[in-house]
Amino acid sequence: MNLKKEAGYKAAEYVTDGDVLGLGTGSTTHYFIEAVGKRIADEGINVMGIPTSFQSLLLAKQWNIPITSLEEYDIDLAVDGADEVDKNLNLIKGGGAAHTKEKIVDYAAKKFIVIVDESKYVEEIGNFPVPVEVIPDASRVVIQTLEDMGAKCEIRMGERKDGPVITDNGNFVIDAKFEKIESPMHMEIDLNSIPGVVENGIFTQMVDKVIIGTSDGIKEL
Ligand SMILES: O=C(CO)[C@H](O)[C@H](O)COP(=O)(O)O
Repeated sequence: MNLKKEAGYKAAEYVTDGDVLGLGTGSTTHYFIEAVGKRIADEGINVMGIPTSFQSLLLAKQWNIPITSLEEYDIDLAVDGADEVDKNLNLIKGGGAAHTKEKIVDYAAKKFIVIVDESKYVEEIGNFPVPVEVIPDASRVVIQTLEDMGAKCEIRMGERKDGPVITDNGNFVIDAKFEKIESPMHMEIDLNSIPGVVENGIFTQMVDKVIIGTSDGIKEL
């Protein structure tokens, strides 16, 4: 059973005719976009998408989902993946380096649904390093500050590119592993107050629903 696909297709059932959709990024959201594309083709629903990355833009085009922007429309429903979700619905996102645009779009949405497979559901977030998007010139001093806060840091490197990963916004990503995140809400605020940080991958107080694909079927929180 493909648990990411189960979660993505379930989320597409919450899409209604006329919705403006926030389109998240990653391999789980891939299935949501595919399922929305199929509903457009099969049922003729009329929706538009606001992508959170170049990847989701290309995918939406592939599935004939009309593209718009936050300049033009408010978002009815955003659907996005996550690297970790905890029982209080705190998230870590940014495994695909798209968390800045994701946070803008997901936060702006009237309703935000997170889709994950069961491997992402944890007691408390923090095992996955927190992705911190940073202006390249600030990376050394931001790393110093993060290390003073107790994190072990690495600038994320490209897999098929020499040197750092460059985000869709032209920045670097620092992966910051803390021993423990006592208060996700305060950590989210503290990280964003470091000069040079564009956005971090902790998402708190935003989620309306989590759809989890499990080997026993879909669970919703
Ligand atoms: O935050 C993200 C991209 O920046 C993704 O939503 C997150 O990494 C989950 O990805 P996947 O669905 O491929 O496991």
